[in-house]
Amino acid sequence: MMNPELAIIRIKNLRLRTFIGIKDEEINNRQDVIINVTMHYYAEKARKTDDMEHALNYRTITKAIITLVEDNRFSLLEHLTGKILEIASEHPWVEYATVEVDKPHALRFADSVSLQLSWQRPE
Ligand SMILES: Nc1nc2c(c(=O)[nH]1)N=C([C@H](O)[C@@H](O)COP(=O)(O)OP(=O)(O)OP(=O)(O)O)CN2
Repeated sequence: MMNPELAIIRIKNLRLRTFIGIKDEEINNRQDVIINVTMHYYAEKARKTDDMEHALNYRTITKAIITLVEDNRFSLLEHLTGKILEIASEHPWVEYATVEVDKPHALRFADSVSLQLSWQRPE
């Protein structure tokens, strides 16, 4: 049974533009990416105190992701997703994190293509 104090934070469809890809067009022009992040942490103190001090601040994490994505260039989704996962799993309270990055305009005949990476804190 899942622990009732284990909170799940979901940052949903964070829409940013960055340089991602290996084609000349992708190297020379920003394109849309859609980012979904899920983080698990034990939120009992935050729930009981209603005090931001005891919460895993999703705004802080989101701002760090925005800075990473908008201020850098990436060739592969694997690298971009991995760097975002480093941010999502950095805080010591995070027990589990998963990140999925979509490139909605990457494939001519597909709605989107995405890559997902996950991390679990070692026991
Ligand atoms: N773990 C939690 N983290 C945060 C919570 C929360 O309830 N639990 N709440 C907040 C803020 O209330 C957030 O919901 C709104 O923050 P803000 O409007 O500053 O977010 P923006 O992305 O709109 O920030 P801008 O600077 O206005 O762009 C934060 N964390």
